[in-house]
Amino acid sequence: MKLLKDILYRVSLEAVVGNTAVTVNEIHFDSRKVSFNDVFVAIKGTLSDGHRFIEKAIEQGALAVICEEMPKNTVNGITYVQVKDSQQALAYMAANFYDDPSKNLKLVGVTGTNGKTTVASLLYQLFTKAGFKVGLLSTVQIRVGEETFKATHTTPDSVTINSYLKKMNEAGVEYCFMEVSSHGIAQHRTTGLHFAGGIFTNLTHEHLDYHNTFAEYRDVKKAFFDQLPASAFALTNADDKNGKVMLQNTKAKKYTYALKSVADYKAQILENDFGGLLLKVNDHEVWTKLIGNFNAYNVLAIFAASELLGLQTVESLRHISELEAVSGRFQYYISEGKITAIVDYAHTPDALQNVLETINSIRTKNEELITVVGCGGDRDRTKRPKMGHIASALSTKVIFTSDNPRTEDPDKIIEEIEEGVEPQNFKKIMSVTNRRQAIKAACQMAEKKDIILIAGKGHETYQEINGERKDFDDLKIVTEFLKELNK
Ligand SMILES: CC(=O)N[C@H]1[C@@H](OP(=O)(O)OP(=O)(O)OC[C@H]2O[C@@H](n3ccc(=O)[nH]c3=O)[C@H](O)[C@@H]2O)O[C@H](CO)[C@@H](O)[C@@H]1O[C@H](C)C(=O)N[C@@H](C)C(=O)N[C@H](CCC(=O)O)C(=O)O
Ligand SMILES: Nc1ncnc2c1ncn2[C@@H]1O[C@H](COP(=O)(O)OP(=O)(O)OP(=O)(O)O)[C@@H](O)[C@H]1O
Ligand SMILES: N[C@H](CCC[C@H](N)C(=O)O)C(=O)O
Ligand SMILES: [Mg+2]
Repeated sequence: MKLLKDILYRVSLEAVVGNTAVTVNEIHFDSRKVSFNDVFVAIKGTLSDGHRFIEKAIEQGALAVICEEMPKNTVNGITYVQVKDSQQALAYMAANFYDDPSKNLKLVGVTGTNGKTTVASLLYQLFTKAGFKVGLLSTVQIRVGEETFKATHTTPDSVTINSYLKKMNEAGVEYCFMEVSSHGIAQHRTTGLHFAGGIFTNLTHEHLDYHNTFAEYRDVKKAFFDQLPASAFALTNADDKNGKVMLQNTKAKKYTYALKSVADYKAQILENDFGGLLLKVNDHEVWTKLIGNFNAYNVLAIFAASELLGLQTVESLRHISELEAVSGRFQYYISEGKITAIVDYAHTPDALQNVLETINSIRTKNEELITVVGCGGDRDRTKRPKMGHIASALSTKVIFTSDNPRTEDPDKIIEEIEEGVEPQNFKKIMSVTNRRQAIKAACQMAEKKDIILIAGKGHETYQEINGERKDFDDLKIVTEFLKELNK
């Protein structure tokens, strides 16, 4: 419980009606969750407008309302605070409500199109191995030390973030690594947090449904670095065309990492196969179980970040060689009959291309590469033909199927994917709408030493069709079929 006026610290107020010296219980931005003595923050969203639910929130017991537009009729005894931006206000209020928890630990944000979960999770593992109590906010899971919580978003809303950071404070967590998504930045979910560092992975095609243009998407990511304080570090991938742009206006101390360009942290790939990667990192050789060229970037980023956070080089390298792959990122199962099934969260054109190129660089010519892939519904449609093109050009056989269709017609999504397939690749493709059946078909086609890639859903343990989530686990399903078929 806190005084409303204390929670409003750092929020720029446009108008106030009523008393701000009232004690509030909790902060909510969803009227359905409001109860007695809470404060309701009305947000203009993408689907509806929270201002429509102000009366409802008051009926449920809200004693204060934060809004961008004052309602025509105000209720006596209720406090109304008008602000310019409700999402921004919510973020500051959440931080104040939980006693500014990001100040009490070293918070590092990871942003970019691909690699956020991998980098954040590996840093969590690395710092845990180094003996620290660590927190993690990621797509796959939330962690407070050893305790695990379910994640609903890549970057949760600001109230959720601050509530977990508070838990981390209480548990004595010293470092927290979090993914910072473009939706998160655009919706002020990370506003008001005190970052000790920011890491940029890469920028390619994704979420252009939400951000309209690539430039807008890039600028949203850049805003994260623009807001870092001078005390923080800003670490960027110098091989990415937008790597330097990201740090153009940051006040933070700038550092670069790269495989190809001149950089503060350099790596070279010495060996790359299904066993892992042998890297030369700033003149030290290090072996890692992680597979694929793109993971060389991830490993280099975590090495650089660990140095910038004060770990000793030798210690970091020792721990790096013990790190385990992140769930759903190039996870694989080799059957009795020597068929390799790989499950990977590649759900963007760039990620799919990287994974397929990695497999092709390791695969020998007479082994088939059978790819099972789809695209999510209610998400960026323009990536569909691109992924269709990439999958069919870089695999020997492709089964297009459903990802999470959400509210869309799965067959229409598949048609849009197929539009990207070039005529010379038509003979490689087929479509099986039901994902389970598609995986089964791939298992039936595969023979000894062939490789099956199941892309797009990685760690997800559900499939969402028409708003309903049913249990679904790519790795479990492919493993079961291969066993059942005695392959
Ligand atoms: C498109 C999008 O990002 N939407 C997020 C947004 O909701 P919204 O703006 O659409 O909300 P809305 O439904 O329009 O409602 C507006 C307001 O009215 C309120 N409301 C609504 C109904 C009601 O009865 N009463 C009420 O008060 C809502 O609580 C909300 O505050 O704000 C919500 C609270 O933070 C998020 O949960 C929600 O995420 C949705 C579920 C989602 O699917 N988001 C995905 C796209 C996302 O955020 N993904 C990124 C990862 C992207 C990546 O791959 O990098 C992530 O960080 O997870
Ligand atoms: N550094 C990288 N560069 C390019 N592709 C990568 C990189 N790291 C991982 N990938 C690919 O992208 C997929 C997603 O990786 P990861 O989950 O780490 O990314 P993410 O940024 O967290 O994604 P999301 O936005 O969905 O949370 C992986 O399964 C892999 O195929
Ligand atoms: N964070 C991404 C994940 C996409 C994963 C894919 N399986 C899908 O459902 O589209 C998103 O919400 O767009
Ligand atoms: Mg992620």
